[in-house]
Amino acid sequence: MLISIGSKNPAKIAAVEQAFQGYAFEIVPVDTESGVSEQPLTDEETIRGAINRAVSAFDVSGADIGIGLEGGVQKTEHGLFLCNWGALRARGMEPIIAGGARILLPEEIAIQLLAGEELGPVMDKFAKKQNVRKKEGAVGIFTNGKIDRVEMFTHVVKLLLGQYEFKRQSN
Ligand SMILES: O=P(O)(O)OP(=O)(O)OP(=O)(O)OC[C@H]1O[C@@H](n2cnc3c(O)ncnc32)[C@H](O)[C@@H]1O
Ligand SMILES: [Mg+2]
Repeated sequence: MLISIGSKNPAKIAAVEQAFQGYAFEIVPVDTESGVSEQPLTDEETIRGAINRAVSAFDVSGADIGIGLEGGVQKTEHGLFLCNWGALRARGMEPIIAGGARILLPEEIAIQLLAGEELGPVMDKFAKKQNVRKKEGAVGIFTNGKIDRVEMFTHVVKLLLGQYEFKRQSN
């Protein structure tokens, strides 16, 4: 099975590799436009980014499945939450969508994002690390390493793959 992912981010690629364990598959990471802002600021925008990536990856690669994974934030009355969304595009079905873990971002992070900063660089500065977004992610930093970005997105890809299998069985 050929699986394309609309990103070259190693954390996202690793999540697809983990979720598809048990399948005979090959992964094709492709650079795709998310079609949304670099820093999505709502669930809706983040979902749109995931769908656009899945569809573009599917279209440009001729793969059996296209996967899109997108991180963003969502304002709530409790504060600004990190949100994560995924989409799966396969022949003959509408894109499948699934949401990932959410955690409240510290106020000092939220203020910078709402001022137009991107979470990637903000996290590197906060954690005094390089490329947090390609490793443990904000979720890893703010959960003291209990869950990192790979594990979080692996859960999302499993939700997508499970829905895909269910739909295939139902047809
Ligand atoms: O290469 P791509 O696939 O674009 O991966 P990315 O790390 O840029 O991640 P997203 O585009 O999905 O996320 C949108 C923005 O939010 C940032 N972001 C999202 N989740 C993050 C996390 O857990 N840690 C650090 N930055 C994160 C990311 O750096 C982007 O600036
Ligand atoms: Mg990005």
